Amino acid sequence: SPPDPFLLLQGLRFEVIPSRFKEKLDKAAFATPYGYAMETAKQKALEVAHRMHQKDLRAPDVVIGADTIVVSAFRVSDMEDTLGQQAQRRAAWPGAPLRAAARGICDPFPGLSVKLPRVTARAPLLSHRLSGREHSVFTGVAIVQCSSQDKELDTRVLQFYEETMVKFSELSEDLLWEYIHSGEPMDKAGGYGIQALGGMLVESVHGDFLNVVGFPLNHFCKQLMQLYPPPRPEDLQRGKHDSIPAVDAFEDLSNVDKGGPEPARRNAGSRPEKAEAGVARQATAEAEGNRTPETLCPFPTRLLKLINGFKVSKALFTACKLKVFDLLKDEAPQKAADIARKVDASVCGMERLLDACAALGLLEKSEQGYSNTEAANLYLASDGDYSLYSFITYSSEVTWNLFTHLELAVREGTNQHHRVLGKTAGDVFQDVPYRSPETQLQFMQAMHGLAKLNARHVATALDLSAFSSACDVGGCTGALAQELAREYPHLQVTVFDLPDTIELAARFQPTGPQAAQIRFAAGDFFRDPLPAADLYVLCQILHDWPDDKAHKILDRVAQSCKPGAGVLLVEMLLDEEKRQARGGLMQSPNMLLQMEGRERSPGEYQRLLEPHGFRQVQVARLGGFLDAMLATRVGP
Ligand SMILES: C[S@@+](CC[C@H](N)C(=O)[O-])C[C@H]1O[C@@H](n2cnc3c(N)ncnc32)[C@H](O)[C@@H]1O
Repeated sequence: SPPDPFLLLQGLRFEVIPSRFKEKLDKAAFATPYGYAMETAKQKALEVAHRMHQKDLRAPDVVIGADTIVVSAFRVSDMEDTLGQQAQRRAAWPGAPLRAAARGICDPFPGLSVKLPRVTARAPLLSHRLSGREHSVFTGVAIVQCSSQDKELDTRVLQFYEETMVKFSELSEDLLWEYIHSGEPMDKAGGYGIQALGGMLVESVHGDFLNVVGFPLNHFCKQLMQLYPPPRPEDLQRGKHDSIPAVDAFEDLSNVDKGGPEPARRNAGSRPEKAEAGVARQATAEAEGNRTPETLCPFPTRLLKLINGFKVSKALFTACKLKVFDLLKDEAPQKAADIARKVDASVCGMERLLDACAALGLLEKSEQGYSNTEAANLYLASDGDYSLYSFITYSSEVTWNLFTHLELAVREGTNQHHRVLGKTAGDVFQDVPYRSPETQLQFMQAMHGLAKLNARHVATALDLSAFSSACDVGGCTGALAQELAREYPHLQVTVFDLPDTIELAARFQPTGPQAAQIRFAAGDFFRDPLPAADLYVLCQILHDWPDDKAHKILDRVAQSCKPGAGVLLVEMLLDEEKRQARGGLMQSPNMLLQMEGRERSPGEYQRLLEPHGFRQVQVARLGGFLDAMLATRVGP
């Protein structure tokens, strides 16, 4: 089982140093509130790191910065307002898109984050806005790892954020005034303190409670464990650490040290994975004939879900292929018989498929029939800006087939493209079957859908405003280039890819004002010089290749770079120990089956980058499909 975060915490000694960084970043410059919070957290931490380094002439080990921001939120399904009102919201958080993908546009509570007089002045507005509604609490965290070379401070930054949704009860004006007069809202992000009196205003919390208090401890521990594998319990110093504040909630944990009950037992029922570890132990006991009435094993819900996972994927793929979600998009509910007739399917078969989709939360089922959920309208119908339809088709037709050969891939240690697409020449991207316009277009459409979902997060995760030109190496349809151009209007972006990809990319050309900032260039990144730029973007490129070929690509990039130039890696980052069940670990067998490469951790990418002179690495965990790492070319 994964290491207990609290064991890690027991080995952690820290000092609290208030940052002198002035929190005056322009909110309008950030597309998302968490982008703002992560940047503020990073600047706070860097200020402390540099000050400590100057003062002590030695780098601190790690500096942690955090910044919490509260924004109101509404779900897309709540959006009954006009475009005009959306535009007003956009003005409140200028970087926000007019219609965001999963949750609506953010609307910061102006004035709520700092001083009481402003809160007081806005009390009626506050009650109107909070009462009975949900808002989001975002904490951006930056972990700055420091080292010193030739008296120069070198830093590597890892950023992430946590979001918690909080819903307030219907609040009366009287209650609200009483709360304000208690003085508690003063200096609190959001104007309330959930851990004290403010807790009485809160009806529900969805997500990490400690994030609302001000620090997402659980997420932090997970990130920290990726950087530093936790000490073994037997190596830990027993006894109290002065630097760890005495917090009642932690007292229980001392049981671990004092030989109390094992974590799995202690948490039985609350942590399913540990309960199932219990299942395994009990199964062994059964096999040994030790079974007693008390050892009846809990139902292995999670295991059964895993066993049936492929049925879930295939039900979704089939409903997409039959265009069920297209048929129901923005329509009134329809009966199974009508849907079956329209897509030329049997009624009894369609009924089962629709019920399965409703059970999976993809459709709503009512007396009137079946209708799309908001997510189905957005992502599963084949049109629409954020449609995943092509990715689903590719997954169903290519990836699905490849996964039927997983056993062979594991035995042979090679990809299985030849078994699905026919003879291959070693480089998947140069192979004739892949290069057939149909397969290639299908692949590009799948990449385009995914890239569009990720691109905005990538473009805003790290500050790229210092760069004036970028080259998206293996940039495919230019989806990320479009978002970079939109986010940085002075940036000129070249999309560089193989000639026939560039030819097909014409079908995805941007039409908006960004079009003038983007150009396409054909070439081979193993052979040809790369277009000149001061930022090189490698989005899902290095993961396609083994280390020797990744070095060849980075060598090409380095040859084109002057000192100060940047390389932005966008990949699904694994944790250093390869233990966390993020999508990345599922992507690992996928890469084995499909490509020559593999997913890597930030440390592994850093080791690839360093020999090419790329240092000062910043890591941004984006919480979605992909993460980002920015490194700077140093030296000649
Ligand atoms: C996994 S896709 C990533 C596409 C895009 N960066 C994204 O994230 O959506 C890999 C891309 O690298 C391109 N590629 C592969 N080999 C290449 C080569 N030798 N030279 C240039 N581009 C290449 C492919 O055509 C494809 O567009």
